[in-house]
Amino acid sequence: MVVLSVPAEVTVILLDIEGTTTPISFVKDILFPYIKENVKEYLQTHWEEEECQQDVSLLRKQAEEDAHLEGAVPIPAASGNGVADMQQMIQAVVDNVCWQMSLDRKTTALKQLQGHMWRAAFTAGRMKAEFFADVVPAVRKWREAGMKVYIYSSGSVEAQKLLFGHSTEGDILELVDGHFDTKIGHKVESESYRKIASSIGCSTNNILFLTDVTVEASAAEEADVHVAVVVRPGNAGLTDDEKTYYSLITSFSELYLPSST
Ligand SMILES: CSCCC(=O)C(=O)COP(=O)(O)O
Ligand SMILES: [Mg+2]
Repeated sequence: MVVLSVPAEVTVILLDIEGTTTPISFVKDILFPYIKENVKEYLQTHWEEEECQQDVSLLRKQAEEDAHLEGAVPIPAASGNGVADMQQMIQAVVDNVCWQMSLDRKTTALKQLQGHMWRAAFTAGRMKAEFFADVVPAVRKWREAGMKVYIYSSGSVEAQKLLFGHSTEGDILELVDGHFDTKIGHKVESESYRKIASSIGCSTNNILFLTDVTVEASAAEEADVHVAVVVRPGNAGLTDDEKTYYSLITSFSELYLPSST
């Protein structure tokens, strides 16, 4: 088995979700279709609620920023024209969400709404999050060895907690010391990793970030974070240069902690 030695200065392991802890197929074939199939009904049911209105406001603000993009879908403000007005706005939000999802956008606005929509499915037991078999045993071992384990995903913190709280492995939320999402910054920006280190209270070089996406690995590395690229079934392929440049693992069990036995 290939073994990757974790540098002695590392005290925090920061994990991506999609393509790292969890198969991309679970996100693409289960989580995302749930949103597309249910968004209209969800908006119609929850429209009057404060949380839903906040989600719509955030999406509208994002739509204004996206106005220059090809195919962007604007979300009109209420004009006070009753039910017809509401149905028109709901349709615009549905079209905007579907447009953003067709591009796999990682905007905070989209991720916030998605998290709220998944809540009902997870808490009712209609959905259970999938984790690769090596994830839970490895995380337990790291924590026993004194490592802190944090999550950094584009999925909202609320959605992350739903996944860890309702997984095929049971409720594994207690295995995580904390969560970060795009509210701290985007995963392709190195400043996000500096902010994460500062929020945890450590130096960037105390962190090892595991991700399947090399642009994220590159941004983290620029901030002096240690990185390893995770190669999982269904992940996007890597170029020969990427395969040579990055430390690669295919399972969390390939990480060797000098402090553990
Ligand atoms: C709570 S993760 C749900 C999946 C998701 O919405 C997503 O964007 C995953 O992105 P990641 O940064 O984990 O690759
Ligand atoms: Mg990922």
